Amino acid sequence: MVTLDDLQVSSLGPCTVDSPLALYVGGRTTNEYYVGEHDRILYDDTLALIESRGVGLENLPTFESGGPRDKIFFDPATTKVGVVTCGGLCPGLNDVIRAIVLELHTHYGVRNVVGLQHGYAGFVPELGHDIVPLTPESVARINERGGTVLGTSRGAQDPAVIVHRLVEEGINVLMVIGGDGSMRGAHNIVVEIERRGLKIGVVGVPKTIDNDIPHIGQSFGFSTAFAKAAESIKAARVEVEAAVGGIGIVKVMGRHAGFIACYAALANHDADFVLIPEVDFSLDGDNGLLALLERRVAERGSAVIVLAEGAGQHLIPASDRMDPSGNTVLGDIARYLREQITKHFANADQPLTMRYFNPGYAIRSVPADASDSVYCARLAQTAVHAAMAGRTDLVVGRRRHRFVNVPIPFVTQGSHNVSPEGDLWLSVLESTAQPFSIA
Ligand SMILES: Nc1ncnc2c1ncn2[C@@H]1O[C@H](COP(=O)(O)OP(=O)(O)O)[C@@H](O)[C@H]1O
Ligand SMILES: O=P(O)(O)OC[C@H]1O[C@](O)(COP(=O)(O)O)[C@@H](O)[C@@H]1O
Ligand SMILES: [Mg+2]
Repeated sequence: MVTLDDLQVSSLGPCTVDSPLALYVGGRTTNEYYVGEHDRILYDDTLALIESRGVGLENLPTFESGGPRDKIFFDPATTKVGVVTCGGLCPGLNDVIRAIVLELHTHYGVRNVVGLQHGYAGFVPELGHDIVPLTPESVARINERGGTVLGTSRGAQDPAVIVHRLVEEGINVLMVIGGDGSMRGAHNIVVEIERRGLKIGVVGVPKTIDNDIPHIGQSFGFSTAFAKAAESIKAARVEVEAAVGGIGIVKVMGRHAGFIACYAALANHDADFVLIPEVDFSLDGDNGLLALLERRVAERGSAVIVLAEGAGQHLIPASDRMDPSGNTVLGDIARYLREQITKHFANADQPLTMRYFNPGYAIRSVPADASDSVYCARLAQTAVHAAMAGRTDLVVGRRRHRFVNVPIPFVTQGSHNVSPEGDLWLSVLESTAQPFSIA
């Protein structure tokens, strides 16, 4: 069970430098739209949850509020900040890079900001990636492009090598823009920094289209990605409606979390079945997927399945392959489903027109939409505030509209998934009218 201790953010030391941001918010206290720096944000948000803790107010689990402090730890004139993007692409990476640079430069007066290229590999001299200066001029308009101007990579690098490079380059703060794996890597860097008794801060910004990072509310880029995926669902619906016995399968990314599938399906309110890694399903039997599909096509003329790539892995041979970061390479559930559906409809002597859509990388290589761009900029600002205040080993997030600083070890001890008992999955069941259990 989460405790207040789990949510305490580490700090490099006392803040003694006047913050330039004090001009804007100095001494400001909490109001409906702002959380003062000495206030904390509740982990729980219902009476029943709070009551069930059985502890007094001061011991309730609470988050540190994100945002500027009156005093900061680092002297902007002598501070050097490094920025790195790691893991899979995600809409908004360039927005975050740009917003970090602008916030540091314009508001804190930090002139020395550099980018490491191609993820953690950028720290390894033998791999030959240059460290590049990041200035307001060099990041101008990068937010209009998808991808990351810094490049990215998967694959482990030695934290000792990374910290050696940080010291060699005189970097005081490392901003890690990445997902769950990157945050695990960031924590290892913190451990090495502490082992060496250094005062280098490490601050994360939560990136991933999968939205599988727990406790941070939502990762940036997720909303753009599912909106893009929703376009394929719309196209699938058009295709299958024009066909005889039309069945469309739209496979979307989402290794272990079905958020993209759920939200993209809800965005259309038009899918017949949503299959996600968190909810097992069967193909056979009267209430299995094949019989349900046959009935749905008979009733409606066509059907669209939104399939998360990690769904139904129990139906196909387990994969023992890993990507360079240690993520499991999944089996091809879409191909298996296509084969099984084709066989079933042939055996039942029913007409079938199969349409398969795989938007794949197209949903994560696009620029952020306006809403995600706003979110990216605000997360980046929050991350810079935390970094300048000497906070470390944390990732920023936005829970129930409040920006928070969340300890990385708290985030990496679990994962964020669609709960079969939650209201999101209930909405999906309501929208698709698929049965509670396909078995
Ligand atoms: N358990 C881990 N410990 C240390 N580093 C990790 C761990 N998992 C991933 N990383 C590193 O973090 C980087 C990004 O991880 P990856 O899983 O590819 O993407 P993401 O951060 O988006 O989940 C890679 O360089 C990877 O080696
Ligand atoms: O980029 P790769 O190595 O092809 O991996 C694809 C995977 O990356 C993801 O986009 C998630 O990546 P991250 O964990 O790096 O955010 C998954 O949705 C997808 O399964
Ligand atoms: Mg990941």
